[in-house]
Amino acid sequence: MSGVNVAIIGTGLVGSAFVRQLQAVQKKSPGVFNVILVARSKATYVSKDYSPLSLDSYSTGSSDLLNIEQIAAYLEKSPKPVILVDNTSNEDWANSYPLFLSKSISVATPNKKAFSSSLDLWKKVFGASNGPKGGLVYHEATVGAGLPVLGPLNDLVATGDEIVKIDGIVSGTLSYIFNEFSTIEGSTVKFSDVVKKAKSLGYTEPDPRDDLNGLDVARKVTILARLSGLPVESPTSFPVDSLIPKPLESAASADEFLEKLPEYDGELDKLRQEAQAENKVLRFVGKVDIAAGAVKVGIEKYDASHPFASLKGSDNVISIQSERYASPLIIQGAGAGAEVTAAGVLADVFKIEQRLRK
Ligand SMILES: NC(=O)C1=CN([C@@H]2O[C@H](COP(=O)(O)OP(=O)(O)OC[C@H]3O[C@@H](n4cnc5c(N)ncnc54)[C@H](OP(=O)(O)O)[C@@H]3O)[C@@H](O)[C@H]2O)C=CC1
Ligand SMILES: N[C@@H](CC=O)C(=O)O
Ligand code: NA
Repeated sequence: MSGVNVAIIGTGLVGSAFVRQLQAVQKKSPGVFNVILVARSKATYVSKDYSPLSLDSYSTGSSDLLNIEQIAAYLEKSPKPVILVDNTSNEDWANSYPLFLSKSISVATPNKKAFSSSLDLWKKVFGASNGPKGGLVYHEATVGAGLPVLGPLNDLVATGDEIVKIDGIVSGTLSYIFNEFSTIEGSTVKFSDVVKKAKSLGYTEPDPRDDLNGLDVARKVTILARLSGLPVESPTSFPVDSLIPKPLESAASADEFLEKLPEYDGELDKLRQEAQAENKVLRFVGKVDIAAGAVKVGIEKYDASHPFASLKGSDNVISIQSERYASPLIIQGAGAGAEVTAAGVLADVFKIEQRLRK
């Protein structure tokens, strides 16, 4: 039997880019990737007889609202192997991966929750995948979006290399903010103005506090640490610097937060001046030191000559230092955005299909 069946959960920014890219692939290679289910938060479009849905017109057909268990039961009966593509950031979906994997359903996802929440969930996900009827699980886009970070890291570990350290700028939003705020040339722009500009350019979450609290970086660093062999308990089990001034944590809305943020510009300006006096710049980084068992997320100073100092736009950069390689492996490029993230997920779908091919 050729081809696989695909179930797409979430058609938001990343999900709709994924659908467009998959349509282009379907035109080139018909019959390989057959979409049998598309779900949004309030509607599920299902092919009752498992024949492929058209990605041009699936949303004009009838829809029900199936829950996760109903979707699992439907996919389990598929006559072809199934890949579940979770393009949400939903916790319930993340918690359900062990259920799908234990039914031979494979998972490809940019959703960080299953891999960066409790260590117990991580163990359940990979335990189910390695179990007797285990599906495959790929999540390259959870760190650095489509940039190849987790694939190479997994290859190093699988071939017996020891990871020594990983340092990275892994938030597109915070990369942009610090690349503008702290430059080798000596930028004098106010922190609050850069945050507002990042928001107006669509680089931040709707509420910028969701970027500035450091949790997204902490989740990505948790994934990097665990894959390197450090069993980090959760993304809140190590020090994470928040860029939200304490009194503004309780601001009622994003607008109120942005209005009051200028009152706190002084603190970061002082840090920037200290860095400038040493000919350094500030960057918001995640750090994993495997030997020391230490993980942290926060502001660091870098020399003008360091690769992190000359980063541009909202690029990510990840430096992996291992025993085998004398100098660190540096991976750099666009680490956020719907198109590159969707491409990372689609590449994982390709890998799963190749491994499932009989
Ligand atoms: N944007 C980026 O640069 C990157 C994003 N990611 C990750 O990609 C994922 C998607 O992000 P993005 O596309 O921006 O998010 P969006 O908020 O734009 O889209 C989320 C989608 O998920 C759907 N959804 C939410 N809950 C459920 C549910 N319970 N059942 C079914 N569908 C549901 C929403 O449905 P509805 O349409 O009905 O609202 C929506 O279609 C996130 O996990 C994000 O962290 C990872 C790397 C980079
Ligand atoms: N908000 C994130 C997007 C992907 O995870 C980022 O800024 O990198
Ligand atoms: Na990646």
